[in-house]
Amino acid sequence: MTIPSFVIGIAGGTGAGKTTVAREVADSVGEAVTRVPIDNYYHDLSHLEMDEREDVNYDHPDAFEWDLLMEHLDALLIGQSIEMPQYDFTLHNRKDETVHVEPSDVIVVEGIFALYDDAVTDRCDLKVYVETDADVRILRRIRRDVIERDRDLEGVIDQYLGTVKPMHEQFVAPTKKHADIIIPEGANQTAVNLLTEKVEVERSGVAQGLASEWERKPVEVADADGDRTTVTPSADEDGED
Ligand SMILES: Nc1ncnc2c1ncn2[C@@H]1O[C@H](COP(=O)(O)OP(=O)(O)O)[C@@H](O)[C@H]1O
Ligand SMILES: O=c1ccn([C@@H]2O[C@H](COP(=O)(O)O)[C@@H](O)[C@H]2O)c(=O)[nH]1
Repeated sequence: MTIPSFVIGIAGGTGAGKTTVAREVADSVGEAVTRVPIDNYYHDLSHLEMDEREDVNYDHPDAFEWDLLMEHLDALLIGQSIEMPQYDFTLHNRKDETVHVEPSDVIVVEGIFALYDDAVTDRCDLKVYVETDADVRILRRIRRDVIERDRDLEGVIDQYLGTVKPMHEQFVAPTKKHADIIIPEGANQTAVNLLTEKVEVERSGVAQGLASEWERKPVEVADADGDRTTVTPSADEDGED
């Protein structure tokens, strides 16, 4: 890969279709795309019992380990691989295993809070908000949570009314104003095709070391002692794809 990478942030409410859009673009473009689902950066809650974990507000920004997400994003941006945590939605907890992720030309950061934190949006070259009506999103979520995440209908409804909806209105929906483009309905094929074309163009620019449409942003990195320094990515640092 060549640095800097082209970074896309994909935000939107639960069930909007963020993961589907990110996955379809990544599948079309291939290995050049690395997906960074922010869900993988929910705090490790191993110290809590299952019934305590069921009561956590997973739709508040404090539910995430932002420092680790930024550390990993910055590592990818300077061409280093990471050990990405994995999340188990049925257990409301991080899995024991991690996945080794190599840096790549295009990085897609995806999640309800992808456009929430300035540190993340500052690193995004393209900011996308997937907007789908709330009634469609809750219907999609009921189907997904009951079938794939081992939840019962009453629990999904209680969680939606108790935390998901109010947090969406307070924290997620306002991030739409940070978006460069808004995609309606989720995996809408025209939008996915356009996004894929954009990624292909930027990807070939990155591969040729032509960071023409976006600036080379300085990235803060920590050394072995934890001291932080600022590095500005250069296309010359890594001569090979
Ligand atoms: N445009 C669309 N039309 C119909 N169903 C869609 C569309 N986009 C996504 N979905 C479906 O909606 C559900 C939620 O999508 P997902 O990508 O998991 O949402 P999110 O990541 O935003 O929570 C999935 O079952 C997915 O297949
Ligand atoms: O342990 C958990 C962690 C998260 N959630 C819910 O997940 C969604 C975010 O994921 P999407 O793929 O964007 O839907 C969020 O609304 C949390 O409520 C959970 O239920 N349990």
